[in-house]
Amino acid sequence: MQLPRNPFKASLTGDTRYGCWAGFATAYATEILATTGFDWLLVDGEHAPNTVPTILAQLQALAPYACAAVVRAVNHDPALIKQLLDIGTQTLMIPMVDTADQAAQLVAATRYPPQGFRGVGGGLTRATRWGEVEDYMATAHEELCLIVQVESRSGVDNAEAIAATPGVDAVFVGPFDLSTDIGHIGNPHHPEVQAMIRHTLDATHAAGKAAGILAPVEADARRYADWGFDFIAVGIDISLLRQAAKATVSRYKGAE
Ligand SMILES: O=C(O)C(=O)C[C@H](O)[C@@H](O)CO
Repeated sequence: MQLPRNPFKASLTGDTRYGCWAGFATAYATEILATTGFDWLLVDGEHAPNTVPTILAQLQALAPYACAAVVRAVNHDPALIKQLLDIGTQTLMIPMVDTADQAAQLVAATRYPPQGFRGVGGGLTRATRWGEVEDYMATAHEELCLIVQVESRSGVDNAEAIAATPGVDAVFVGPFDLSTDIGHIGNPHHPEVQAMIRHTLDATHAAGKAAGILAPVEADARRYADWGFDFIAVGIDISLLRQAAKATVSRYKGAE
């Protein structure tokens, strides 16, 4: 069989792609989200209680739908990256990337020798469809999409070099970590943070790469779309459930 295509990678330039955080760490909830019309979902292995098996189950749940899976790892560990790729992750997001050297190491973790140092799982892995995909090792990188997160002052200072790193497909701004790192705790609206977000967007586009951001507040998402962000997470499933549940209960019991 042919290597599965990565429609998310193919769609990175063009109209803004709208996504949602998937934080319940269950395939059932993620599958429900996949039926709602979002272009992509972030299966969050950084802050949601996910493990490699729960991420695998969510990839399998998403497979039949026209809703792309973006998998976020908890850290830069090449062993974890290897497992996430082996279960069939094609779009991988890595948090807290501060330098071009780190970005280059992450690229290398996703590539087989001699371009990198990814270990060979071969017929053991879902990525190769247990050995059925022709030329997997020679072609896998073509359908892999590596997104690095810029979410610190150092990351913004190095945004040009990070974005320009060969093999980095996109840069995703983490507005909450960025604002907190520079002393405006949890306040992405501070003008200094907004300027850094815009700088990162411009640096990413100057390198010919796509830029994404999390914006659960609608006014922010619309502003970022106007600025030219290519993919925006406009919701967080856990917040959406809480908002809907609180609104429902308050209609009967009054706001508490
Ligand atoms: O810094 C950010 O913003 C992000 O990277 C997203 C958060 O990690 C996400 O968990 C929302 O709280």
